[in-house]
This record gives sequence, C-alpha cells and structure tokens, in this order.
Amino acid sequence: MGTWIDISQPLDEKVAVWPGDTPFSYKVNWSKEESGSVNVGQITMSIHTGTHIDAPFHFDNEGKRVIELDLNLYIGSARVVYLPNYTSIGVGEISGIDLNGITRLLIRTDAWKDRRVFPQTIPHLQPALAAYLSELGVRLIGLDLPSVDPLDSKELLAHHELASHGIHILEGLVLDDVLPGDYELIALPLPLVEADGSPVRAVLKK
Ligand SMILES: Nc1ccccc1C(=O)C[C@H](N)C(=O)O
Ligand SMILES: [Zn+2]
Ligand SMILES: [Zn+2]
Repeated sequence: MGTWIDISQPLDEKVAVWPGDTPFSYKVNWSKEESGSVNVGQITMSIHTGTHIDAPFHFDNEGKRVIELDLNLYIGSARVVYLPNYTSIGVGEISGIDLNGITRLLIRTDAWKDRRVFPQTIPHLQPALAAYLSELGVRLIGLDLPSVDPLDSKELLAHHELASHGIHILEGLVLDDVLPGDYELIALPLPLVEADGSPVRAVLKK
C-alpha cells in the first residue's frame, strides 16, 4: 500500500496513433559526440497520442487552452469503476454504481485490447451522461480509450456535453490491472500555453 502505480502508455514508435495523425518519434537530435557534452533529444507527436488530456480548445475554437485549466482537477481522489462489455456507456449503465461525492471518475472498460493497434470501434459515452455526472459533482472523467465519442464522430457530442457541464477529459489510460475502488490520482498536463491538450503521466495510489 502507498506506492504509486503507472497508468500511462509508454511513448515510443509503437504507440497507437489516431489514423492519419502525426506518428510519434523521439530522436537524439544533437549527439554527445556532436555537442561535445550531452545527448539532446527531440520528440514529435500528436497531442492526442497515448495518455493525454483534452483541453476544450480541441473541439471548440473559443474553448480553454491547456494553460488555462485548473490543475486541481488533475490531482486528488478518484474512483475507478469497471464497465466491460458495453457498446456505449450512459446513465443506465452507470446508475448501479455509487458515485456520491466523486470528483474524478475513471472508467475501466478493457475494450481496447491491443493498445499497440488503434481500435476499430470503442464503447462511447452517451452525451446525456454529462448532465448526470455533473449533478453528482464529477469534474474529471478518464477512460482506457482513445476518445469519449465514437471514433467516426464529427460532432463529438460527448466531448461538447462534458465540457459544457464542466467535466474535463482524460483519455488513453492503462487500467488493465486496476481494481474498482478509491485512489489518489495525479495526471498533470504540461504547461503548454496554446495547446488543445497535453500528454500526461498518470499515476494512481490506493
Ligand atoms: N487526433 C485526432 C485526429 C483527427 C481527428 C480526431 C482526432 C482526435 O484525437 C479526436 C479524439 N476524439 C480525441 O479527442 O482524442
Ligand atoms: Zn484527445
Ligand atoms: Zn477526446
């Protein structure tokens, strides 16, 4: 008890990338031999790769950028719930689970089986879940999936409904070995001033 566990996807060239989006790359751009002192690396990636948060600017031109988001959303108590085998998750699917007093909700679906391959289809969040969760006090929702909407959605109804109810989005978690229950979460975004999202190192402690 009391040790932090990593619930983040490793970032290397094998990480699954949204179809058509920028591949991940890391390279030593200035080697120790060249610089005379140090290896200096460079990363290139889409922000929506691996474990990351969405800022509202991702889906709303008037929405907040990463730097404007309240850090307190991404640190603190979180409840993990297990909802496997659904094609979508809405009030009906979640209403049997006690969420009273929960600020941060992490949903383990186990639906993204091989995380090295971008999924064909995922369970999505039903937009009406946003109002239900915000009524309970939820401010952050995290999933073990690359999106909260269907992968082919252009309207991104769940993204918009969550944002309009003050619920922030954390995607691409690794919850394979995480049992339902209460934890401490840290999943801090980088201080990216203009960005539409940020990779995070997400960790949990019982
Ligand atoms: N990277 C993309 C490239 C093209 C189109 C969508 C995406 C997304 O990332 C959308 C997804 N719903 C997301 O928020 O992570
Ligand atoms: Zn995203
Ligand atoms: Zn998203």
